[in-house]
Amino acid sequence: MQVFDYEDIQLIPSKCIVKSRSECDTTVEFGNRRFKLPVVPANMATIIDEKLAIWLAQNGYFYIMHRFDEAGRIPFIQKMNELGLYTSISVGVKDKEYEFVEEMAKLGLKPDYVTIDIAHGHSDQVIDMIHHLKKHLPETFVIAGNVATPEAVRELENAGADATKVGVGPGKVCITKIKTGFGTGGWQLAALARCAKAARKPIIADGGVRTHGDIAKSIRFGATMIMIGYLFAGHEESPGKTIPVGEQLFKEYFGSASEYQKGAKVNVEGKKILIPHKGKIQDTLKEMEQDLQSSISYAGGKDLEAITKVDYVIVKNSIFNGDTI
Ligand SMILES: NC(=O)C1=CN([C@@H]2O[C@H](COP(=O)(O)OP(=O)(O)OC[C@H]3O[C@@H](n4cnc5c(N)ncnc54)[C@H](OP(=O)(O)O)[C@@H]3O)[C@@H](O)[C@H]2O)C=CC1
Ligand SMILES: Nc1nc2c(ncn2[C@@H]2O[C@H](COP(=O)(O)O)[C@@H](O)[C@H]2O)c(=O)[nH]1
Repeated sequence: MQVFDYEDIQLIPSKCIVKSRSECDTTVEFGNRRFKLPVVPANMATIIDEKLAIWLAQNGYFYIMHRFDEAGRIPFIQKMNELGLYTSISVGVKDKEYEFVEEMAKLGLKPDYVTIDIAHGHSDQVIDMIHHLKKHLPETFVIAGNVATPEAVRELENAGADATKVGVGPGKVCITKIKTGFGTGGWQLAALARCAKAARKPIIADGGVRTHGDIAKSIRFGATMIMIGYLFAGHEESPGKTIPVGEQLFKEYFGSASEYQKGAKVNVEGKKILIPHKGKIQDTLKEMEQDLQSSISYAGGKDLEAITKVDYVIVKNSIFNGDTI
């Protein structure tokens, strides 16, 4: 099998057909909505909270609320409904999550998007939850993950998932690849390409994006949407705690399977890092949009579709994708 990761690939430019990058359209349709960018901040406690979710929804971006404030999820949906905004939440697969889905249905709450968020998503536990969601909330767009193989994508799609999320172990605060020896760490982009060949529905590429150029590369290899933690961590609006170190301000970014999220040292597969304070998230989103417009122009087109067809070369291979342990 030919393997490669983000830093091993360069996309090859095609003749430009626009006079200005501002002509290039970065919007994407996902579910029955159109969003400004094909990116979504990771559904993690140090990346997204209610305030940021409201801002993202109000400003035309996709968001997925994390699942770690269990009791806060129903009030969150109610608040978004009151504000006339779309709703996008996460669930796990444990028994009480089945009751939670039934409770939403009983209350007449119909989230627009529900993401099943577990580490090893190729499992009957996820398939059962897809069935449960489709039975009780038939209009909801169900995203299921995370998976690493074409077989898993097919199986979750066949179970009723409307999109699958690909990426096991490539994340910045992930230690799955080190602790278990498994995953797509070091070859996330190639894993995405394999999965995309098998997929009949949209794929979210999840984890391992380190630069804005990696967004274009994800689209080239089959992603409709790209989930990103690292590049969105450390902003003024990021929920991670602010920590002063000497003169400089940092913000916490920790894994959902870290002891900091779990409150216990059990099955730990995530770590915590400190990220230098980055300023406002809207500035990063603007820069991402401009960089992606530029990617589209290099692809020789006017929209994201153009990127899906460009040629590429493999320039080298590096298992850690620039990360240290
Ligand atoms: N994308 C990625 O690479 C990874 C992401 N994460 C994130 O960490 C969070 C916690 O994930 P997770 O532990 O799955 O969630 P949960 O703690 O909610 O576990 C979900 C269920 O799956 C079981 N489970 C977890 N891992 C495995 C496994 N390797 N094999 C078999 N069963 C398993 C758990 O049981 P039990 O705990 O008893 O085994 C539990 O029943 C999520 O937000 C997830 O996205 C974590 C690791 C990798
Ligand atoms: N193995 C682990 N993966 C995790 C954990 N918490 C989150 N994640 C995954 O990482 C991505 C974000 O990756 P990034 O490279 O953009 O920072 C996130 O969406 C999850 O899929 C964890 O504790 N362990």
